[in-house]
Amino acid sequence: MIEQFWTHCVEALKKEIPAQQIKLWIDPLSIVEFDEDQARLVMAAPNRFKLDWVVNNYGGRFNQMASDYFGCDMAIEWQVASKTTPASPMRQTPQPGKTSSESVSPKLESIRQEEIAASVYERSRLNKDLCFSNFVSGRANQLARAAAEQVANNPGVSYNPLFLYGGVGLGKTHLIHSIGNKLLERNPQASIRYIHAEQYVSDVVKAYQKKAFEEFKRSYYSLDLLLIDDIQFFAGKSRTQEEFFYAFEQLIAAKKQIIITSDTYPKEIQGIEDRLISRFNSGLTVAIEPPELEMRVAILLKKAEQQQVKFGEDVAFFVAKHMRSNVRELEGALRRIMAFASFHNKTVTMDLVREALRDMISVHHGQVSVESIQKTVADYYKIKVADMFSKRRQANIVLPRQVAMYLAKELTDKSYVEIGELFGGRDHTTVLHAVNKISEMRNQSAELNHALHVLDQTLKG
Ligand SMILES: Nc1ncnc2c1ncn2[C@@H]1O[C@H](COP(=O)(O)OP(=O)(O)OP(=O)(O)O)[C@@H](O)[C@H]1O
Repeated sequence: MIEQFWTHCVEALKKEIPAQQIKLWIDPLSIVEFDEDQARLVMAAPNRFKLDWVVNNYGGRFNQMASDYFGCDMAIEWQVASKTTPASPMRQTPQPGKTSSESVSPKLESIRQEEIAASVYERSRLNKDLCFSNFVSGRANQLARAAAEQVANNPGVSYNPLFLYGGVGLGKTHLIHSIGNKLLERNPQASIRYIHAEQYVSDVVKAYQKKAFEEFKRSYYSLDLLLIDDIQFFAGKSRTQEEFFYAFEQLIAAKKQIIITSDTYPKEIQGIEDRLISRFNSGLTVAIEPPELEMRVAILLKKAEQQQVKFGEDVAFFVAKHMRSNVRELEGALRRIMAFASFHNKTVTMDLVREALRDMISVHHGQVSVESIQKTVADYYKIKVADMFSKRRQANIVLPRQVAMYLAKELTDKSYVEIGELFGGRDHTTVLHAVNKISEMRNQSAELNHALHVLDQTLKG
């Protein structure tokens, strides 16, 4: 009966919603419990996001379909649970005369398996929503992604450790969760842990206070994959670094995979022991750069599609042109546009976007940020953005860095001291020297003058 009811619902909804939405929202649903006597039905969606969406948009419709079908008012309860087959409920209320083990034991087994899988997930601290399938690739991250996929397929074999670095909000955390999720999908028994470096520091402190280092060590030494995010937070924490050093040695020797992220490349991280830095460098080190325009557009379109928002390419280009620094900023702009559209009950048009992002755009327009100067100049000279903060002194890096400092002084109202800070904590005299040097060179070199002109135009949009 419940199978027919489910088929009836899907058929009815197919007449009301496009096939793509059926696939996205309705197919993943399942009926986990059906109690005809109590007129009660328990339905499940695979995650909280889908559950909220379905309940908000189709909760009433399901109530109506159930009441019509069963000829009485049915109470539908919703919960988050992974899908079995929609047509066969995981739990059916036992009929009188049957023992519960007779009617449900294979189902119970499957529930138990799912509970085990859920607890493995919980222990791994992975976020299921951060996976390769929703990670947009482009020139800025394609090497990092390729390395990440390689490691997810052959952990402990190819690049160990894998060290990913790049500025804020560029997708490092997303990528390493994707590796963990992929590995867990291929091997549900794998012992995986994602940890932010700050949390690791605080776990070391706790282990120290409770004199529980043995347990702490055991919990790390037994991992198959350790994902440690934002390692720059280890700076100056010598006890943490010592513990991590032992864990690192142990895991690498046992061919277990380690993946590390940081805001800069190993040699540039301040306050970390040399023996750790050299180990960070012993596998593969890859940068994630800020996304270029086309990639920012692709990211916006993908995120809009995920949220079921109609978003034209012209609008996406407009937003991407104004939000240059990182993906988190793009997501913020998209959230704002969606909130604005839903609040005013309007569709997303160019005018609406201009209105929604008015403050953000005027800030970006009126005054270019130092971050976007660094990115634009690095792109122009084809060097890494990280070199804007590095101490490297090769001529092909020094000139672009000085150009960026010069433009920062020209196009923002930041002081020499502030600009020095934003270029990897340099002294204000270094900035002053760069500004003077570039203004002099500009008068003599037509090529440099042209470059500055192009950069100026690009930055002012
Ligand atoms: N290429 C991408 N495709 C889709 N989403 C992305 C991409 N890059 C980043 N994001 C999204 O942007 C947001 C910020 O990314 P993430 O947290 O991974 O950045 P991060 O580099 O770890 O930054 P931080 O150094 O601040 O921790 C996340 O919501 C992430 O899902």
